[in-house]
Amino acid sequence: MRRFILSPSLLSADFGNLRGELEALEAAGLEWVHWDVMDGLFVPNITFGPPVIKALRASSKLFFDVHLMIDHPERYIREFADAGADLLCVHAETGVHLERTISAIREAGMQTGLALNPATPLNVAEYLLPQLDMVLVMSVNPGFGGQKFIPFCKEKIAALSKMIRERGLSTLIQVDGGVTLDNARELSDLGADVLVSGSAFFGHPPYAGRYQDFQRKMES
Ligand SMILES: O=C(CO)[C@H](O)[C@H](O)COP(=O)(O)O
Ligand SMILES: [Co+2]
Repeated sequence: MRRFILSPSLLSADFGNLRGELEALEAAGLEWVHWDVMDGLFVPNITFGPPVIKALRASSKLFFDVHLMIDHPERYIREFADAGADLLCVHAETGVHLERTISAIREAGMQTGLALNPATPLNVAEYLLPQLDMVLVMSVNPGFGGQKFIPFCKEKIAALSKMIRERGLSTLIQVDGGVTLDNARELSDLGADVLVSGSAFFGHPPYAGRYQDFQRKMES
């Protein structure tokens, strides 16, 4: 079985009970949780920011995988580090000085991630790959949960996987958007290491059972 991490997206969780949701994920055996931070500018939606993440950090041992969908993310690196983010992922489309931003994330003590919108070519990530712990391949246009997987992203995952292997790197590939039980195994076979799932996870309690459903797909 390939290495497989499931990172449930809180975008589809109960915002009125985030502490309870984090506890339930941990009790169900999950190790990662995906925070979708949206600013109403880079994407049309608005969610939560560093104060909410900070308020919940002390009560959770989960790996906080933070997906920033905000303009000029370099302004907030220190705040997210202080809030307790373990990995900070910025969008390639939000900055012209990406190397500086990625270096600043590393210097702030967090793991580094670069997210690419579906139409953004892979070569944007090429020279940064040695500095990246993870590349996030968006498989929907960011902003909302519950959208359909965009089929051409499969080709992109396979090409990124080849690029990482050819360079002898261990950069993780995360796939985010429209991930379901039906496509999880195929995405893993194409090279995805971390699958984000919002609507296909939170809509189907109990979480331990849903996590097992994903794990079984990887074993079959
Ligand atoms: O980044 C995101 C949206 O911008 C979310 O992580 C993603 O859409 C997860 O939701 P779903 O699994 O329902 O597609
Ligand atoms: Co996301």
